[in-house]
Amino acid sequence: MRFDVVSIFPEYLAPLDLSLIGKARTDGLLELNVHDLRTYTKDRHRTVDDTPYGGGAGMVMKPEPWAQALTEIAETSPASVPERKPTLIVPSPAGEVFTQKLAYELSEEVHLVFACGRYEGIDERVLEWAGEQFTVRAVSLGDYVLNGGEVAVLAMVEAIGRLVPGVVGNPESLIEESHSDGLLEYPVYTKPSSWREREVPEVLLSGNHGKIAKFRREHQLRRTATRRPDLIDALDVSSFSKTERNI
Ligand SMILES: CN1CCCC[C@@H]1Cn1ccc2ccc(-c3n[nH]c(N)c3C#N)cc21
Repeated sequence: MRFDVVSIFPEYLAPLDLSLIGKARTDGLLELNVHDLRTYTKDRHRTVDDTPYGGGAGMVMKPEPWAQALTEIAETSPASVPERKPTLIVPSPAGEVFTQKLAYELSEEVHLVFACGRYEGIDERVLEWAGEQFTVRAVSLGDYVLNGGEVAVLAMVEAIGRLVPGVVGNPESLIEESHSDGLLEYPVYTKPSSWREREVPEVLLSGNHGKIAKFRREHQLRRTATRRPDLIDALDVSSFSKTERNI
């Protein structure tokens, strides 16, 4: 999969050179190109913003640099073929909320492009214009306000990239993690079995895989019911045992 990110702070994306995503890039499983939006300005001050029509505080990102940058990216996109378009993700507090389900959906794409806004946001006409060359989606990291899109892109690229086959060493680890089955993940423990007078649950030392699976499932349900009751309502409980339904 290919990612392209456009930002006025390209150095913000440096953490994607590290760890799992960095290794996947080295191994050729992922491609990541980061573009400085100011490269696409034409004036000597490399201006990317201006005052908002209708008044109000702050500045708005000018449309033309974005059009220049996105056109260049679309022209080299592996997804710019008949019947296909690359997907343009525009991080925004006014977007659809980013979820594990959306991460899986986007991990199937060939080419994802991210437009990192700053200031009060990007001139809305850019998102309308981009619809000719891209499938455009405004996506929010969550219900709080950041100063720009870069932090959201770091999270989204990691969440999506790790789902691409071969990126995570053991694909089984993707199955039991939080949100993969609609539940939060169970508590985990490691050596020593006794630590500051706190013991690892005995069942986990038993070697009885059936009992261990039951323990973990019950703790997933209990943790989800306690911390995220909103997720419980969305579950399909038809596959739950009687015991599980009463947790
Ligand atoms: C503060 N300032 C005036 C109010 C509107 C937002 C603006 C800042 N800002 C500019 C571009 C931009 C992109 C994403 C986000 C963002 N905030 N929260 C999220 N979950 C986000 C995502 N994903 C914030 C952004």
